[in-house]
Amino acid sequence: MRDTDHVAEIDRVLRGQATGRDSVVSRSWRRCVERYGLDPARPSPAHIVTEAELRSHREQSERLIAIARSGLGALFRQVAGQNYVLLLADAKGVTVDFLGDSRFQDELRQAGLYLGSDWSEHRAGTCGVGACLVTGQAVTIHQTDHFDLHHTPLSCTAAPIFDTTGQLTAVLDLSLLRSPQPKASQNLAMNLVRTAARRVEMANLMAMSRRDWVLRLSTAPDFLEVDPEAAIALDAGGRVIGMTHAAQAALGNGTPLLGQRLEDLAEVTTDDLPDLMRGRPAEDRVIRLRDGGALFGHAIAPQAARLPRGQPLLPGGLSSLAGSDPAMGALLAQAARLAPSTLPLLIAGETGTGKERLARAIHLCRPEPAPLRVIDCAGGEASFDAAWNDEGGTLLLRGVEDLSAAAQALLLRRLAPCKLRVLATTRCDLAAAVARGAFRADLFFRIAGAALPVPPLRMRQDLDWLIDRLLRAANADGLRLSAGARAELKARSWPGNLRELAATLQAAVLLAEGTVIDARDLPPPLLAPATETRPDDDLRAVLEACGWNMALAARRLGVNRSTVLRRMQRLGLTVPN
Ligand SMILES: Nc1ncnc2c1ncn2[C@@H]1O[C@H](COP(=O)(O)OP(=O)(O)OP(=O)(O)O)[C@@H](O)[C@H]1O
Repeated sequence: MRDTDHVAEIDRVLRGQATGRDSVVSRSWRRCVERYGLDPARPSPAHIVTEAELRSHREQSERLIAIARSGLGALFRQVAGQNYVLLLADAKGVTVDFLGDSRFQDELRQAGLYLGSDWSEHRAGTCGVGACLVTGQAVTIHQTDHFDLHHTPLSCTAAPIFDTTGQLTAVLDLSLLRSPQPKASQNLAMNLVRTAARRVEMANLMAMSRRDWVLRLSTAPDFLEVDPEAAIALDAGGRVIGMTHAAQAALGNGTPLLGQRLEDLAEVTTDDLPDLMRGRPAEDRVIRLRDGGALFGHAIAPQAARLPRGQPLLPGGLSSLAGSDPAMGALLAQAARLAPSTLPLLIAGETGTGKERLARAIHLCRPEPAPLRVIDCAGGEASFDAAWNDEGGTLLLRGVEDLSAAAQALLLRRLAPCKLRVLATTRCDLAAAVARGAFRADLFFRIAGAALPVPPLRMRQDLDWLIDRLLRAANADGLRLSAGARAELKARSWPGNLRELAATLQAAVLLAEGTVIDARDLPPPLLAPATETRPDDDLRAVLEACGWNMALAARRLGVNRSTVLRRMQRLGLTVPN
């Protein structure tokens, strides 16, 4: 196309004639003339800012440049040998980072494909960076799409980069000095810059959110962990405090995402995030959205780099193992301090108290992802693969008290030169088993660097919290518990602990006919409560320990509330004022 033809076409477009140009181009041409007063008949060369100005632009974008660098490098390698130039422009359109073939340095500098060139639309006319900044969308401005005749040899494909609050903060541009005629030749470049911009946003969100939960999202499970499509950062109350641009489209439903609560966007709360961590297969981590859609989720826990000694911030999955129960709070704070070490830990507690959950949460506190090997000792044997030793990671021994004498000896030999961090769970008093000679003392000391005793459910004061949490997990249809059903659940002694509570709620959800779970929908306790489990003289001590809360005391004693009341009357005990 001759120069006069180009100017004439712009003139025709401005007079409203269709010339076959993309609307994004014709709208930009109109802005150039009507808003910025540019004249297509008076081309001007690329504008390069002064050294001092460039320094100031680069200083302001320093963090972004550092974060974008590896993404830019990866993208540049993908297009190596094809003469592409890669530009990172700031929100004002000034090129603050650049990757190009140094053999063409002079030519690139002249064309403005260089550090310090100003590609804002009001300065350079229609161009990739400028149009992208104005529209907030990825664009290809190909050859004569450019407004200024100086730039018409170029082909520029640009994608926006948004910061974690949704502000357009930079543009990634892939340009060619010379390109094939069809604009479609740049479709691959378009995909590449879009992907690179998304990855830079993701890296930026991760860097900004080290102390927060991040929920990464994808429409398919396959690349969820390595290359998710979108992500949000959440504060402790479950509010969105940061996002990638794609998250706004995936979750926003037309309203701004920042400040919204996770549970208003999807059928999950922050309590459920540990279940969406790396430990479970990606295809099981489905998040149902309030708008009826579904996404696959990968939750990344806040990093536990520095735990303050006073008020511990529980890292990762540990934070979701208990509500406000003082004993669990102290246990989890201890677990948080021990988790980053390689000390072997013995987690003890009755069946179903959540020992394995705790072990898995401790494993997930590792600074780097590593394999978790689980040996179920229930059969008396420990099938230990020697290759695990080289790979490192965590070895979880479930129910270690069940190991036969031969298996204990074998395990001890295997663990001797072992790189694995050992976590063991036990349902019995393992120290007493050592004293009886039922468990080897040398193995005991190998696996019990520190002990973490998990309290039984009847001793916990966060039963309401657990009921709500387990009900949510069991309950896709949002059934509610009646006050009577809740009181009945709180009166039970739960010998099967969390496992029994979870199963009871699952059954109740299935048995309930309406939208409310009543006491009659609850299956009866699987084990009948013991009647006279403790001598009466324990009663005062138990009541005092429970702050004279009769329901709690009944649970701790494994009896009904009415039994406690009867015994109190018999002993003449009254609730102190
Ligand atoms: N904090 C929790 N929130 C929700 N569910 C939990 C929690 N802790 C445990 N559970 C559920 O309770 C059940 C028992 O948990 P887990 O297997 O960790 O217990 P355990 O003490 O290791 O049991 P056992 O000694 O009998 O093997 C599991 O179904 C688990 O999903």
